Amino acid sequence: MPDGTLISAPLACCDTAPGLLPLAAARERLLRAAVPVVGEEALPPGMALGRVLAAAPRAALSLPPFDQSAMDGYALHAADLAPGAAPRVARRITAGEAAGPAIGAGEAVRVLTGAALPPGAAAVVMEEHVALRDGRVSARRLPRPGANIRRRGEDLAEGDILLAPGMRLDARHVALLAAAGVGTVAVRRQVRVALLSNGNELGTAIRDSNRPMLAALLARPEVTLTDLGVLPDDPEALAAALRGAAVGHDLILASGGISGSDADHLPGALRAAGGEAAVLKLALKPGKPLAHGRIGGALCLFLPGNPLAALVGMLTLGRPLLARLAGLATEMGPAPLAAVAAAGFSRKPGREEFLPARIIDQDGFGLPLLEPSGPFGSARLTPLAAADGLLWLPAATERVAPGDMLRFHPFAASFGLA
Ligand SMILES: Nc1nc2c(c(=O)[nH]1)N[C@H]1C(S)=C(S)[C@@H](COP(=O)(O)OP(=O)(O)OC[C@H]3O[C@@H](n4cnc5c(N)ncnc54)[C@H](O)[C@@H]3O)O[C@H]1N2
Ligand code: MOO
Repeated sequence: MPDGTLISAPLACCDTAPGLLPLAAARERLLRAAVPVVGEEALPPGMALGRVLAAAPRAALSLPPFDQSAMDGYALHAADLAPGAAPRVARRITAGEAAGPAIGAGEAVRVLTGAALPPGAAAVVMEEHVALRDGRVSARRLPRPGANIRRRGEDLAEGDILLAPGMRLDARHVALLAAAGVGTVAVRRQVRVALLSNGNELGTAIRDSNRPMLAALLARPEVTLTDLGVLPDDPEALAAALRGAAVGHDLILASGGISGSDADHLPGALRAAGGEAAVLKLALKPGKPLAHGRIGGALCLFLPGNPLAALVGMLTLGRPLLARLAGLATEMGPAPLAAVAAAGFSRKPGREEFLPARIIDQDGFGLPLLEPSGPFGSARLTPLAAADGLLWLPAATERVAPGDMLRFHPFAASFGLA
């Protein structure tokens, strides 16, 4: 039996069909029930790629760690930064060597990029700008004091906070941590997700496509996945599986078996297993039915069975929920792009919509020109595979005219797909 009673908040927007919950309200509701997982691991930066920082790492070294040359050239004393000076080349320092004694007036030191500068080095003149005669250097172009010197600590000082908790580590952060001499970083433990598909039909001529799709979306560094396989439309088997998954998981993710027919048992099984379940009807196309709840320490998100609806539910609700559980500072993905409708079409208003669309060209401003990538149908996968992203339409839209501005979520940028 569907349980709409938990939709208690009045619907804020007149654009939405009566009785349906706007997507933003559903997201808020899911996030309200979620807190970041507790527990951390200490990992070397190179092993922590994609993980979420649990604490702010501090620099173990200043950067640069000592005054160093930014160029291949000659370090000069302040007294030799004058026309006519021709200091004698006293020695040579390469990157990694000790700086040695101070430079005196009348002395130049041959330095390579990254070399430690001896005390008394007032500037480095690039090798292209000098003439070398009898072991003496004369600058054709005199450097200004401080030229071509990277000062100790100019980028950051030892003890500085490098990155904020809640950030996901990418290649840039790994470089910064490595340079700053950070041995290990504290990252949140992975979110433990159990994944299942529900439906007696799955595995016959109807293949389970949602589970591989969702598993692919969950193949991320901050997630560890348990695949529970396909479960039949059997309330007892479902309840037993949910009870088992309640231990050792933070999220149980499922698709199918929620919309309320006499063959849809998942929310009922969750209650029978001792959990709580709410069945929602969203003002979202595709993806009207959705169920959520909890059992033990695990939150539950049950997506609709139709493949496109499962994908849209995962991208718009599952991803923000996972971001919250993983401890990311923000649940929002990258901002969508502005795009332009290449063709017009009509639609039934009342539900906001995500429509697979492809970029067919660019307009005069370089904005993508979009068209739906095939006939719409929440069970159709071919328009989805041919799309570059999802075009979004507000609930109130009845007609899209050629040239209309649209909001577009490219798969790669907005959802990390592809
Ligand atoms: N009388 C009504 N019928 C339906 C409604 C409704 O409001 N009233 N809503 C429709 C919408 S919209 C959707 S979406 C589906 C959602 O239903 P369920 O989540 O209960 O999903 P099922 O009935 O189990 O399956 C629907 C459809 O999807 C196929 N499916 C299911 N799981 C998978 C999978 N893992 N891989 C591939 N395909 C899957 C399944 O075979 C069905 O064809 O309900 C509509 N009906
Ligand atoms: O809205 Mo149903 O979720 O597939 O089309």
